Amino acid sequence: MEASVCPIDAQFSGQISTLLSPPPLPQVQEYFEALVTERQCHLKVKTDGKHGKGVYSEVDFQGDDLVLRDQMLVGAQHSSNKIDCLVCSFCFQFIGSIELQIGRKLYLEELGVSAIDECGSSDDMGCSSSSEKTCIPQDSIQSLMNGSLQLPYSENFPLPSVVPCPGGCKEAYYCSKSCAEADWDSFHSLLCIGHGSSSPNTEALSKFIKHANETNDIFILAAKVISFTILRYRKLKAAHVEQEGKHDTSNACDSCIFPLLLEAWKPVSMGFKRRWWECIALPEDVDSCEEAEFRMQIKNLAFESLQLLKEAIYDRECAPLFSLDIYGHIIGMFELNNLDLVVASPVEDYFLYIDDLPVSQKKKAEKITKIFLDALGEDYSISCQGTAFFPLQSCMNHSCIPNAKAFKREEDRDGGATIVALQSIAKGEEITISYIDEDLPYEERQKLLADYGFICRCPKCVDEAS
Ligand SMILES: C[S@@+](CC[C@H](N)C(=O)[O-])C[C@H]1O[C@@H](n2cnc3c(N)ncnc32)[C@H](O)[C@@H]1O
Repeated sequence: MEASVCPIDAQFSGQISTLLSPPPLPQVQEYFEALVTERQCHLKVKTDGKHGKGVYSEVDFQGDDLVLRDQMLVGAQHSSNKIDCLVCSFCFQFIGSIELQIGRKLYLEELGVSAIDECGSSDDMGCSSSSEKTCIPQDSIQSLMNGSLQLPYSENFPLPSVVPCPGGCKEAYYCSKSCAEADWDSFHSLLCIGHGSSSPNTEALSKFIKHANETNDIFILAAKVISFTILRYRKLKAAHVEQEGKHDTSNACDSCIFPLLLEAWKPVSMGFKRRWWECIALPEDVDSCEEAEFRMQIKNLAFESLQLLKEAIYDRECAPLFSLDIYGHIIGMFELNNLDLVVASPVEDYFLYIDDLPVSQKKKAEKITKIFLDALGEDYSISCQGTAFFPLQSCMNHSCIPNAKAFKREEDRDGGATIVALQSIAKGEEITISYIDEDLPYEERQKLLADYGFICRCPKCVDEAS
């Protein structure tokens, strides 16, 4: 198979290599100092550790102390998870109501079943006889979704009302107007397929999204990074033109364009490491003698996706962002940092609450709720799941005897990352987390860590290796 050749890589090779060069250390230091101040945490990012960047404590922490609440730079819910829960497309908290969450999931599942089961094994209520789950009449599902059926005690689990996308795409929903605006300004205005989109070609955008959903939804994250950079560039340019006293914001001098693009790209430049097709772990079913072919296929897939994205949101002044080299580095950033986005489902809390009620109340409530719980089956409480890039958490190095861990507390109901201390951590000590299940045997740990491109030599590994 031929390797893809991207004309933009050749045309803008100088600018691309500047964008991909590690930022100067003082700039890195300044960026992370500003971030630490914004997050109001007592941490310091050092750039000279034995594993590159690392996060260090600036105070003494006790076990269970909150070390960091990190906000994501960019994140997305997995496409397949969108059936299971309706969350804010910006902060990822659950929205609507317990009834809407349950009704929507049953409705979408039913649609899926009907689509697969077109050849007629449905009963009178439109339910597939092959489904093992309890079927619910369509009108009950509709009543849940339109709010005319209120489940007992659901008022104890209020969720924010659903705010639709201002661009009218019916794909993105929010918990508030401020989240809708923030998403629009930072990412979505260019990636919206609604009538209000700023994308010059929403048809191409739909094709890009379809391709990502069918191949790898990591491309959606990469598109968000590119959109974020273009929109940041446009804001920086407008501010620059205004500062220069010009009135037409479309007129920045040519020599200003690239420095402004470099500035817009800065938050991303702090995170990327290697190209996706070079760092992706070889799947178990691919033989090592087929490795080169596999990596080339991955590169070609990325090129295919990039061409669709380019057709949809290309901006001449930001042309280097549409190079395959840049695209590969952006995707590699998610591959190597591999930070999960998880938000627990309030539907789980709701059913647990019903289960814990005094017997008589429970019996009464279950007369209404049981049918829905049975229909949802084992998947009744699937959390919101996705991938995100957290700028500070992604500077934390791994240890198999970590002193901190990612842990969502009761109050952490959005997509932010929470790191808590597992033990006392003295001022000046490095904060480490485990990227894997640290209780696995040595060989298995090393195998999983190889996906992150390193061999762990923490005291536990050194001890177990000898
Ligand atoms: C999430 S980043 C952590 C921050 C990273 N040190 C940096 O400079 O950006 C993960 C990468 O850090 C390095 N790393 C993290 N923990 C390590 C360890 N215990 N030993 C060696 N390298 C490690 C590996 O290169 C890994 O792919």
